[in-house]
Amino acid sequence: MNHLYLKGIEKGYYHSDSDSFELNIPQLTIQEGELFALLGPSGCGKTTLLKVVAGLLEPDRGEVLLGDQTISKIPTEKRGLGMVFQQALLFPHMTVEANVAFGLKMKGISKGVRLEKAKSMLKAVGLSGFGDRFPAELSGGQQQRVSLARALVTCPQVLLLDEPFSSLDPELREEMRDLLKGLQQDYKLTTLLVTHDVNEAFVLADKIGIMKQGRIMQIDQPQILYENPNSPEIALFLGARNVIYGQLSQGVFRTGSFKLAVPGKEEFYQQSGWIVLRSENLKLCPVPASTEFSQINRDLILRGSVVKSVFSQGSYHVTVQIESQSVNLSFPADQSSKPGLGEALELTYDPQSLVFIPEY
Ligand SMILES: Nc1ncnc2c1ncn2[C@@H]1O[C@H](COP(=O)(O)OP(=O)(O)OP(=O)(O)O)[C@@H](O)[C@H]1O
Repeated sequence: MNHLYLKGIEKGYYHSDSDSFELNIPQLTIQEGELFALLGPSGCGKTTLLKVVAGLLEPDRGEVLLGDQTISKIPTEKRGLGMVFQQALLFPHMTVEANVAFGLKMKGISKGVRLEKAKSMLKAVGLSGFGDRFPAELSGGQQQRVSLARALVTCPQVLLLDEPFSSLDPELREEMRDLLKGLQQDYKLTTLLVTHDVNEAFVLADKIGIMKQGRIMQIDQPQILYENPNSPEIALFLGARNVIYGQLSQGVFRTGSFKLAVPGKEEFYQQSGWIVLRSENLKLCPVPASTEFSQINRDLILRGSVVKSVFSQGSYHVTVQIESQSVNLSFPADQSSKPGLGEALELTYDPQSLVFIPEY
């Protein structure tokens, strides 16, 4: 069993200007073969936690276990880890092949075997024929492939990735994500990825932990997390654009003069909280819904006027003022002409897609 288990990890940085930071992870399990993404904004403590796992930083308290064995006192190079960082950090004076084979050399593996393994790993990352080059003769994306090959060639028990593709351009980033996901699944590698990129976490991870100010706020599979954020901050961080505070009572959500039917949530009585109305779940009613689209439940129609209308990447992004509340939605530009400022719109939504986060 090679699951990674963190128990009672605490690490503090205390500054005289009172801008201190405390990492506090009571427990965290990353299952064998799972890709776990720690996702959070800059400064929330992702790298600090990764360094603790790597043995690059000693925690004030707590233990890191691999399977049933504590590895807290084992030095980094003996922990059986593969690591890939934002920068490739290759040895500039060594060839690509020698860079990849370096970890095997440290393990005392014979030259013939290590060169053979390095060649085959370079092939796995799509760099056959590049072994004799030096790092400076490679593009940034190719250098990151080499660092991935170098991390994998020693058959690590755990792979640690710190924003590995953030310095690459978007197209290359996608290519590298596919490569990583394929290799991680082929080798069934227990993997901890830290990233601030929501899309990256959702594309790659089996499970995501959302971090804020040194703590993990929610852990779930990507879709469950997206559909059930447990706080308004998480809903906003994951891209929801309408997170509205108000009161839910007997199936109706109210804030100011804005009213929203929330069928199926009649159990709440005068409960304060946040409704998450995702912009992609709001739709335009094609013609006055009240007349021609009587099949649409009239309770699910919202009427308002356009206060902002922008075209970007094939879609219109529109803000509609509905009573006291402004609401954002996006829809493909080929569905309608661009809504003009002041134009009256009728919108509808799928009540199943609404999320209510009670305030306790
Ligand atoms: N060696 C250090 N000494 C003092 N404070 C530190 C040290 N390293 C990190 N910090 C502080 O700890 C907090 C967490 O830093 P960390 O690098 O873990 O965050 P992060 O989530 O990885 O951020 P980013 O995404 O920007 O890399 C920050 O407030 C940072 O300023």
